[in-house]
Amino acid sequence: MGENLGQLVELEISNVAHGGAMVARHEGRVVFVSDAIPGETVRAVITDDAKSAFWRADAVEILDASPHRQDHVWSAASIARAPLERVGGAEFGHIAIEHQRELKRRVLADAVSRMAGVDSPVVVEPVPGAVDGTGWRTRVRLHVADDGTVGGFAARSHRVIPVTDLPLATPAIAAAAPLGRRARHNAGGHIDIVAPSRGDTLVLDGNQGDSITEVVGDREFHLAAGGFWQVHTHAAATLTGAVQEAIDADLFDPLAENLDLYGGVGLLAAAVGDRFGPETRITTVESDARATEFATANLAEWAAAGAVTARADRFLARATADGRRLDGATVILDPPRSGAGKGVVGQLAALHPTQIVYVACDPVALARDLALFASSGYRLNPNQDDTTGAGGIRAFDLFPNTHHVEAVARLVRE
Ligand SMILES: C[S@@+](CC[C@H](N)C(=O)[O-])C[C@H]1O[C@@H](n2cnc3c(N)ncnc32)[C@H](O)[C@@H]1O
Repeated sequence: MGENLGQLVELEISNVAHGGAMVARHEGRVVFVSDAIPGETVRAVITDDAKSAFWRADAVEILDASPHRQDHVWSAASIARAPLERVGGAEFGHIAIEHQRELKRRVLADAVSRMAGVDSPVVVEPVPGAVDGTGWRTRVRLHVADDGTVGGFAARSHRVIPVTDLPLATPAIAAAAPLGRRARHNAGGHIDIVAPSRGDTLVLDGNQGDSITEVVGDREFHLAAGGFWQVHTHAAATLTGAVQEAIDADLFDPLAENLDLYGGVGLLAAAVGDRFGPETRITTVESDARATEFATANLAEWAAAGAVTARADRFLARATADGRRLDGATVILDPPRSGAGKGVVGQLAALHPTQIVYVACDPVALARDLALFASSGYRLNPNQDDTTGAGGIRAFDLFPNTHHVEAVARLVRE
């Protein structure tokens, strides 16, 4: 393989794939094509032919354009540039925003149907913010090339592409970013820029920084500047509302051993506490010790709330070994992109919590885990009061102009 690299081919784009590329076929082989839209005919250059099952290509010319095509929101990522000069991180920026959401809906609906056998009438809901999906990123990681050039990585590469603007970022981040400069230190490293709800924008040179304050509604959360926080300006509030609404109040017992697995600094545990009151018993389980310290303080007003530093799988293994059960409990599950996986799903299901609210940032990992939960006695619990969550899954456009989508699924024990 390798002899096809650089070859130009004409492709008809048939569908969208998980991961942001579009699907075409060339001489019977699947080709994943970037910078295209389903329905288009494009000329594309083959960039990867290493696998016999599929190739990769970048569109270089649009021969028959989709009505949903728009000028890219970030010129540094535009098809007008040579493929190797396009910055990554805004792979849907050439698609009209409503159609971006339709493509994300298709990926999610297809994944849960194919992998979990669930035909959910899911929609991807917009969140507040600019209608063109710019100006939402409160966290940006820039990369530093060996010669000190600062920029973003090219798609599927660690090559640094210098950029002169950051349209997906908040104006505060865009103003603070050291664009167009050479970094004196940190060659080969990265620079994180963080714009908290309160206080100055911070430029972190590879450290976690001091504590910052994030505000959600009337509530303050304290955390390390470089620690995990939801990225979109409206993500924390959106997920707070979605988790509160997803919990079936008839099944909620404030005195049960409720858990917030992968709990970070306590955002979603506080959402549960705010809905069900000062008696609410809930424990966050989080692998990062510093985040757990913050969670303890952030949840201090609930006397029965606590925070534990542990990997979710080890926490559940210990609970199982101790002979504990979670009968009556509600569990919030908000794992990283890879999802909870077989181990955590199996261990959790064996402890018999009454209901689970699964917050997912990867549709395929969610679909895999829904199938695992189904085989362990948990089914989606449609919310009849809410048409958007009618199939038991809601989805939110928390990453506009990228292929990413956030979903919240309600599960109940059969
Ligand atoms: C998607 S974030 C969610 C955090 C929190 N729920 C929020 O919304 O702010 C996932 C969190 O899981 C933590 N984490 C990653 N792997 C873990 C594991 N194996 N066990 C427990 N926590 C883990 C990360 O440090 C991160 O804080």
